[in-house]
Amino acid sequence: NQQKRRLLPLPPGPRRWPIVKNTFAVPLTNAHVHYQELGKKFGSKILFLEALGRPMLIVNDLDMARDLLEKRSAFYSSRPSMTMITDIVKIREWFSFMPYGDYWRVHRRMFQQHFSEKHLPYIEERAVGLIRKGLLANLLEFPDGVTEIIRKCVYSIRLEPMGYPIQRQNDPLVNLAEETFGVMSIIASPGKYFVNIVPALQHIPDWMPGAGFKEVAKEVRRNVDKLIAEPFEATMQMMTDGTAPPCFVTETLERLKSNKDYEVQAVYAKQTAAMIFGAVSETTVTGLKSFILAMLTHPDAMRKAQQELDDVIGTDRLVDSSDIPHLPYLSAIIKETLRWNPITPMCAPHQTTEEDVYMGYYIPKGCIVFANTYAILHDEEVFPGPEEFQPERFLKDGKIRDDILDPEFVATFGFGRRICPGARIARPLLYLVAASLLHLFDIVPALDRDGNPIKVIPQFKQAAIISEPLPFQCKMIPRKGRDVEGLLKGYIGTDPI
Ligand code: HEM
Repeated sequence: NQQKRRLLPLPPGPRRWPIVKNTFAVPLTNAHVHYQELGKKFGSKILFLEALGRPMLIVNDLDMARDLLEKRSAFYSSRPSMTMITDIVKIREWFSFMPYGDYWRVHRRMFQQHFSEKHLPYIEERAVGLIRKGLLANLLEFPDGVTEIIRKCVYSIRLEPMGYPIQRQNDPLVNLAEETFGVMSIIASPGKYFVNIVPALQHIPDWMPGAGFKEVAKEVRRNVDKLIAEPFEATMQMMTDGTAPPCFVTETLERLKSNKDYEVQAVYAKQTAAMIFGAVSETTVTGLKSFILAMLTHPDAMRKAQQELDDVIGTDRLVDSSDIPHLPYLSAIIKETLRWNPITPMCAPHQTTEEDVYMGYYIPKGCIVFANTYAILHDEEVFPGPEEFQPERFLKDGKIRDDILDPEFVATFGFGRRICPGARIARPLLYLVAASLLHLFDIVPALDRDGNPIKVIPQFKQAAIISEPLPFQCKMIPRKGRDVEGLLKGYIGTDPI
């Protein structure tokens, strides 16, 4: 049977070149667009490539991605090693990079227990507080710095599971987290370091030209160790002193305390806590940056959302999480933002742990599988004019359509057993930040030296992992007809958030 399988053809894809073995079939940037076009060229939504001996499957279609990554998730749920991250910086503590198996499972379960439906209202309530103090109040003071302030606020929200008190501005740990995870998302991209494409380079001596990546790796490792240890130890100390607020760490350790293997579980809890605030903050920040860019360049959509917010909330109180279900136009904007610029356009790589046969094609064991989220959410047949930002495509008679693919729940957060376990918190966070911003502020163009508005054309970094808007300038102006300072009065100050 096995022999018969191996005689089957591989899925369509570029011809293999005997010497370079398709090294150059793997583009360093904009891979999602490249593979969408390659799919059209081969007339196939599933493509097979081999780059330096690593088999790779690209899936440009939603149903196929579900068939493989969901229905066959028992053997499509591992992760490949990513040389710089897993072998050189040696990040083995975070389950997002772990191969499929029990070690991954125990970490993921711990994470999911905290982000369960039961805890969600508490997490949202804390997020509302952090948004008011860390985002809205800071914007009053620094109207030009919205993207930076958002980044700091999101990082603060991520540190929250530690129960760690966060300074409103310049918190040293938030700064360190921001710097370290920013660098990590760069070093994980194939394009930045050649060693990600030619893993054998990791063995070159430190003194050799081109070995600079090793220094970067050492620095990242030092910072990661600090980020894992410091907030956790601070929380443990607060627990001893009886001053720790309820948080992931206290709640998990409390639940585990009668376990026989408590010591081991406590190490897992420490690693999982660092995972929560760490690895994925850039995704949420990027989603919010895309939202701001979309509002800046589509003022009509912004005004409609503001009108809806005024109708539902009025002008004399702040946005609350209970308002969110009553904002269909804002919901359409969030969905369109996630579709317009998919945050992780190639999802995250899965890896097969068994060989398989799909649609008559042979899929080898150890094959790296990329679901092309961009191709799925930019499919012209489902979303005509896919490059246009059109929230209305999700609406019918003022309500959200239920007959169209919903990027909030499909593809954006991945597939199967590896699907983003943070989506439950990421979604309300996007809504709460977006609604809070538009309710109080107009997002308008910044002015140049001569006082003319700076025109912004939406463009995105040609990244391989996260698709981030290119830097742009804008200004947040308190909206007319409401006392923004008065509404935020109780949240302005210098105490930790
Ligand atoms: C808009 C924001 C976010 C987006 C677009 C996003 C997207 C993704 C995607 C595409 C994956 C890979 C899924 C797969 O392999 O099929 C992933 C994994 C993951 N995400 Fe998110 N994510 C976001 C926010 C978050 C947040 C806020 C958290 C934590 C609180 C989080 C935690 C994780 C973890 C731990 C994994 C690894 C799961 C595993 O390997 O088992 N994410 N995310």
